[in-house]
Amino acid sequence: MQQKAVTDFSKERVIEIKHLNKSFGPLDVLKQVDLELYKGENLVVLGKSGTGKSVLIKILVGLLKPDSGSVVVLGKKVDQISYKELLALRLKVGFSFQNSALYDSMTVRENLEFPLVRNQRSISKAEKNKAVEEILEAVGLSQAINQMPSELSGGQRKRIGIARTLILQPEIMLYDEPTAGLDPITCLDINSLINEVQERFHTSSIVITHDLTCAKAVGNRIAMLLDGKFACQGTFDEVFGHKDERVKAFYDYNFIE
Ligand SMILES: Nc1ncnc2c1ncn2[C@@H]1O[C@H](COP(=O)(O)OP(=O)(O)OP(=O)(O)O)[C@@H](O)[C@H]1O
Repeated sequence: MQQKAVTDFSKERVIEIKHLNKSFGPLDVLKQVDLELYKGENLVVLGKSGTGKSVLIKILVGLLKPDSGSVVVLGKKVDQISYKELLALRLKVGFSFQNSALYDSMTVRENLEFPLVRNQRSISKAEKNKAVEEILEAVGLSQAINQMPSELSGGQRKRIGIARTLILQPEIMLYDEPTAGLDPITCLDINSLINEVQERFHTSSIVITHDLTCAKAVGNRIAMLLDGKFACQGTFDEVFGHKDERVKAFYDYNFIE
């Protein structure tokens, strides 16, 4: 299986986290976390269950407040902006949920129209049709336009979920466990889609996963969260060539080629 090419991205930071701390009562989840996302890259965040990956994502989109530290997304300090500014920022940061979060009672077309109508009230029918058709073509599911989510496979639902996030043309994509619950062949398909989205839409992405095959295929850079900190960051080979025993153990436990 091929490792993602290492590309020299512009050093423009679309996300910059410095000395971030977050605790819940006595539980210190994130401890002095530093992390950057560069424009155009796919950054994979790895970590065992319960290490704080979701907490980190929630802080990035302003759903949780950091206890201390600085979190800057697209030039805005997320914990210091007004609610109106936060809503505007969230439109630029697409979040693709683990369970695809499709509305079961709506067709694929209606599912895709929903974020458009909610966020762009004056959008015309022709503009809606064009956006839906374009995004379905981008995820390779033009034929599914009138189907119900229940008629789609898990991989197809995942694609529509990603399309629903992409339709608002976000600058940053956050993928939460994009390959969870899928068979190995469909996982490869989703990995390819994540790479296609990066190339076609020039998005910068954070991919949260336990799946090392996915990490290797899509990550220009990998960051491994261990005991509340990023223990190591780098290419797949750099991270897994690391001497830290905890990193080796994660690899041995999770990697299936
Ligand atoms: N709102 C909250 N209140 C209290 N504790 C919380 C809250 N949110 C998360 N936690 C705790 O923070 C820790 C990290 O949770 P988080 O959901 O970020 O883990 P994760 O790395 O995303 O795990 P998984 O891979 O299983 O999704 C857990 O111990 C969790 O119980």
